[in-house]
Amino acid sequence: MAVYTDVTPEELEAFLSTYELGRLRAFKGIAEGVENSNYLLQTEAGSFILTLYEKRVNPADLPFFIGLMEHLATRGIDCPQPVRNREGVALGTLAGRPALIATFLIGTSVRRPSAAHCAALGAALAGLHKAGADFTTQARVNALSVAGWRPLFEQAGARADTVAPGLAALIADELAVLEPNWPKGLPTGVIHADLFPDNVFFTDGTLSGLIDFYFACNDLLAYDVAICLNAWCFEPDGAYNLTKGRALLAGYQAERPLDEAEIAALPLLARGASLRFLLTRLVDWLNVPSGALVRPHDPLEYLRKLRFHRAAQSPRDYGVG
Ligand SMILES: Nc1ncnc2c1ncn2[C@@H]1O[C@H](COP(=O)(O)OP(=O)(O)O)[C@@H](O)[C@H]1O
Ligand SMILES: N[C@@H](CCOP(=O)(O)O)C(=O)O
Repeated sequence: MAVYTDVTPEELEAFLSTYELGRLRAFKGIAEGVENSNYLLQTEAGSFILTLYEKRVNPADLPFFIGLMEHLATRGIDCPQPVRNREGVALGTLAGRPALIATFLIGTSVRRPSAAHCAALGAALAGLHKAGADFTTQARVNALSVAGWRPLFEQAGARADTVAPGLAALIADELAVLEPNWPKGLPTGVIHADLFPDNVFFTDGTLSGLIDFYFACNDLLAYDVAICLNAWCFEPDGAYNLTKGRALLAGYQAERPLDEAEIAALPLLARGASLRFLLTRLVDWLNVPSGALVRPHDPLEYLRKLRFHRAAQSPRDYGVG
């Protein structure tokens, strides 16, 4: 359960009294997620999600996330909408943390995505990229792109080999390859940057909503595709599922064709994406805050994916080109 910050009913009732949401009926910490503290609220006005922003979220970025979710909704993307209080302000402070109430999205995430789910995800990702194209009032640099990886390694490197022998050397080798070769000049725009299966809702088999925009930023669009290939197209035994990869990429390209340079860069982007999640998971694995209710994600899942990418020869190994 990701609850780092406890909220008392009294604190929550006082916070809610500044909104037009009626009285609090019930609330509980949410069992999924690792980044922020999330609570499901039931008020007289319905169900809502309360998020208290934790460690990785820079409060200065919150207006970007809020503005983006509002913008995407105007472009037809089904995503949580920030709820504003009586003074028209979305962002507040609760239990000492920046806090936001957002609308509750109906639907369930899939644990074992099928090729059809991957195709739908690919189309939704392209739709998100197109909808974000005219979100130009604010911008956010990706703090977890290639320039952010070495600082993560410096936090975790000394203890990396306690998680897997040889891991520190392997990460150092990867940085030595990826830092000087990271693609430049590819199409950029707003990316989600964490569109894992747990952040995508389906209703009756149809993709019905996207959540968790708190890594969203301006970066290479194809890097978002690479993140999704990692998150959606590997099997639990570590094998890349080419059928799912093809489906995801075809779904994406039906909405937004990748250009030649993006396709050529895909193997390197996928390799970088796997290193990014290996590193954040490693840091989290080694630094679980005492008293937090959270189950950290397994960094070694991304070590296995990284090994696949190191051996991949061409975009065809991913299902395109
Ligand atoms: N707007 C929402 N509607 C419905 N459920 C939500 C919503 N936001 C979050 N959740 C639930 O809370 C869980 C954790 O949210 P998430 O944003 O992924 O957390 P984190 O910020 O820790 O990554 C999700 O997996 C989902 O079950
Ligand atoms: N998706 C990331 C971490 C964030 O996960 P979330 O469940 O809180 O959305 C990972 O898997 O490492």
